[in-house]
This record gives sequence, C-alpha cells and structure tokens, in this order.
Amino acid sequence: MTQVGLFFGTTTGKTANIAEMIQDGLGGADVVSVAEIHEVEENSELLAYDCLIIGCPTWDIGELQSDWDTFFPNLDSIDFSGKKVAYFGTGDQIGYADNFMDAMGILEAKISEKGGATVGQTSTEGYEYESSKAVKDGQFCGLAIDEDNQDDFTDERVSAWITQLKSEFGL
Ligand SMILES: Cc1cc2nc3c(=O)[nH]c(=O)nc-3n(C[C@H](O)[C@H](O)[C@H](O)COP(=O)(O)O)c2cc1C
Repeated sequence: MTQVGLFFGTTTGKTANIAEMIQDGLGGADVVSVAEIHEVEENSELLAYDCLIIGCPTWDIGELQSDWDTFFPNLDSIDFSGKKVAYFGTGDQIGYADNFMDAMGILEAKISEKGGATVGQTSTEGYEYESSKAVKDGQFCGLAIDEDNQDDFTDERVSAWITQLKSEFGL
C-alpha cells in the first residue's frame, strides 16, 4: 500500500529531480506516490496518505513557486490533523541569501497551522545565507537543497534525510 504522498512544484525541473530521488530512496512507487501540485484536482487527494512530503522551490525573491502559489489558498480548507508532514525545498543561498528557502517556511507555517505535525527538520550547518523563513527554532523545518551552489552535497543530504524520514514516518 502506498503510504506516503509527495506533492511538489517546479519551474525549471530541479525540485522534480529531488522528488524522484526521494521516491526511489524511500522504496519507489509502491511506497511513495508523487504528483505535481498543479495536477491535484480535489483537496482530498492530499488526505489519502498518513504521511506527506511537500516540495517547493523559492522563486521571485521569497515567493512560492507559481504552482504552489496558485494552490496555496486551498490549504485553508484542508484539515491536516493526524498527518505527519515533511518538507523539502530547493533554492540559491548565494543569489538569494536574504530569502533562502522561504517557500518551504511559508508552506510549513500554513500546513502546521492547519494541524499537520512537522517531521524531517535538519541542521543549518554547512549553509551560508542571511535570512530564511524556513528556519524555526534554529533548524530548517525540512530538507534544504541548493543545486545552484552545492550540488556536490545533494546525494548525501538526500540520503541522510531518507534515513531520518524512514524512522520518523515509521516506514
Ligand atoms: C528569478 C529567480 C528568483 C529566485 N528567488 C529565490 C529566492 O528568493 N530564494 C531562494 O532560495 N532561491 C531563489 N531562486 C533559486 C531557485 O529557487 C532554484 O534555482 C531552484 O532550485 C529552482 O527550482 P525548480 O528548478 O524546481 O523550479 C530564484 C531563482 C530565480 C531564477
């Protein structure tokens, strides 16, 4: 049975690649269903899973990627109580140091306000940026991937996060 629903948005494909790595790492399509958020027609599609993974790059200086931006108002009418929710983002810590990963923080704030229990927090060590809405209590609220400047670290960051999620999701 598919236990995890992964929903992401992407404009230039980097977040899609990370979504695929996460799906493969967690056990493939039997374990994780992957969909682009613009494909979602009914809000209830997000509630078909006990565990959710939400992926979003930050665009336009601190904004949600456009597909998530369109979907965002729907989140207000979804009750995420009882769901474990993990987040990942892609961004550029050098080009956009004042808004690094903001989109991940914006989505986490809204979904946790609607009852989702956040899992998958990671350390900010090894990143250089000025400000990020994704930092909560000294940690990133999810996995931060920077393909623009630190693609050498991507495999190891994704792989460590998969190990963490297997435990926190109870897979
Ligand atoms: C015009 C523009 C604005 C961006 N704004 C931000 C930003 O505010 N914060 C950030 O962390 N990254 C920012 N980025 C970097 C993208 O988030 C990064 O390249 C991301 O991996 C793209 O994901 P995608 O290929 O899935 O669309 C921006 C990139 C561009 C071209």
